[in-house]
Amino acid sequence: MDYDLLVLGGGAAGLAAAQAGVDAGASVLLVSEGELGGDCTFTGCVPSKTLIEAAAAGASFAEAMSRVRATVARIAATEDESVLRRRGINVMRGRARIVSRDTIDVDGRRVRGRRIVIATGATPVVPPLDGLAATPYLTTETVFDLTEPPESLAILGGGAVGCELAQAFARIGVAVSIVEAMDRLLPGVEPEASALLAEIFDAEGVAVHAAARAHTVQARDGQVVLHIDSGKVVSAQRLLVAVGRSPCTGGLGLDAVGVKTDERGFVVVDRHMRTTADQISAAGDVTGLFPHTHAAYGMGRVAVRAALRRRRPPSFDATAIPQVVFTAPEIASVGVVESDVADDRARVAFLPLSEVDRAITADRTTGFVKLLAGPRPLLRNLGGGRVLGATIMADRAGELVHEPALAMRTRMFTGRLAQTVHAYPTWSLAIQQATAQFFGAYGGRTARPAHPRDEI
Ligand SMILES: Cc1cc2nc3c(=O)[nH]c(=O)nc-3n(C[C@H](O)[C@H](O)[C@H](O)COP(=O)(O)OP(=O)(O)OC[C@H]3O[C@@H](n4cnc5c(N)ncnc54)[C@H](O)[C@@H]3O)c2cc1C
Ligand SMILES: NC(=O)c1ccc[n+]([C@@H]2O[C@H](COP(=O)([O-])OP(=O)(O)OC[C@H]3O[C@@H](n4cnc5c(N)ncnc54)[C@H](O)[C@@H]3O)[C@@H](O)[C@H]2O)c1
Repeated sequence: MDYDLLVLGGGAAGLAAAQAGVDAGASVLLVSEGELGGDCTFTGCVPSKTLIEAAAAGASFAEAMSRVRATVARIAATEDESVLRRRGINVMRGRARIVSRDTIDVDGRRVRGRRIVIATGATPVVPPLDGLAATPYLTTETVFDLTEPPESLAILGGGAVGCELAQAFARIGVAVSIVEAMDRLLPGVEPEASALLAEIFDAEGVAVHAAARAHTVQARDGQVVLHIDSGKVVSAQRLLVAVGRSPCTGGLGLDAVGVKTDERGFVVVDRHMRTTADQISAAGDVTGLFPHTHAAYGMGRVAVRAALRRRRPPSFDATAIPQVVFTAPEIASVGVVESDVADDRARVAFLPLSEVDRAITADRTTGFVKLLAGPRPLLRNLGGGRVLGATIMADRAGELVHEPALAMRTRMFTGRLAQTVHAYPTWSLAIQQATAQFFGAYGGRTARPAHPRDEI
């Protein structure tokens, strides 16, 4: 054998897997076709968050894009080939194909390894729109390469990419419209957050077309024209397609070695990140499990530790992993949303930021804290039980969400959060104020029964 571990893909999942292998004393080869750092560093989190911060600070398009390039380069330098080699990770650049359960082919070179981790990520979905193949369009793989700001930008898809980039581009002076097939922006988050975000977008001049499924697109007179089911037409100088991601499994040779994929093409794994083929695991976006960088890191580590350890292998559990949409205000969530609560004894505490002193002092009162808690039979359900989920919409929601995430991770009762004295006047005090609602009226508000799925 050439190596103990072969890792295919140098994004967040692959980097974490390779490091976990070295930490466990294994000899590791990381094979990557794209740049080390993957989507997050080059076309995802890093450029998008830099653009968002620059736009919020009032930068021009040119300044914002120059900051994007500098930041990507700075972060890429922390995980380049020389850094990885110093950490004991061998790196081979090229496109990998799995030949058998212990052999891969990298552009004609054969390499053998005892275990393989597939971490090849995902790319933007190309939707089946009539005329799209003949129309120039941007995706997240090209939008950060723009050298001139478009006068106007139509964004297909009002998910995380669509909403974050819509606001950032609008703030640097681009006329933005979003076309979203579902009846609201960010269909996966609590509806209260979608509704507030739509109001904010309206005030900031972003045109939102919800319940609008585009079926045809045309390039006409220097404009891209989207035709929507309702008969409506949306046109703009440029089009950004942001309707989700599909897994990178083409040409990997999965069928031949017995690695199953699901109906959308994502690699099927068990909770130890093992695929249906012995000795082959998978991690990150290619599994479709929780398409975020921090989860990709977690999956990469679990995949390797479980593969190398026979007794009590670790599992990947996404229950208490938070996610954040970096709009202003941010929308952060962990656990379930109200419509997915299964227990009809669950209750909901809701606190608008207009009742949170720090938000009032900052004059940033658009937003809320929503906490879902299970029952607490020992207190005859008069107190709150364990935290089932939380959604926070606030300037710093991405920081606030970790308190409920920790509560979920440690199976803490809401009473602990309510009893923990929070400093005045912090944004986090909103968490304590909201949990107090599970124990009686607080500030005139009391937790109400949740509406489980069937009742909505
Ligand atoms: C615009 C945008 C913003 C985002 N913002 C956030 C955010 O704020 N926070 C967050 O948590 N997540 C964010 N995400 C999601 C995050 O970027 C991804 O979840 C994460 O990067 C996935 O990592 P990965 O390792 O699974 O895949 P990738 O990073 O895609 O890495 C896969 C690597 O495998 C390589 N590869 C593919 N096929 C082969 C092959 N056959 N042989 C060898 N190599 C191969 C690819 O070239 C690539 O380098 C964002 C995504 C986008 C698009
Ligand atoms: N802050 C973050 O963590 C962050 C930021 C950006 C992206 N991401 C990740 O990147 C991935 C891609 O994001 P995304 O926004 O492209 O996908 P998404 O799945 O989040 O949203 C896609 C949206 O497009 C809509 N849509 C699909 N087909 C359509 C059509 N034909 N017409 C109109 N609307 C249509 C969907 O209803 C959905 O709301 C996601 O997995 C996301 O988690 C994460």
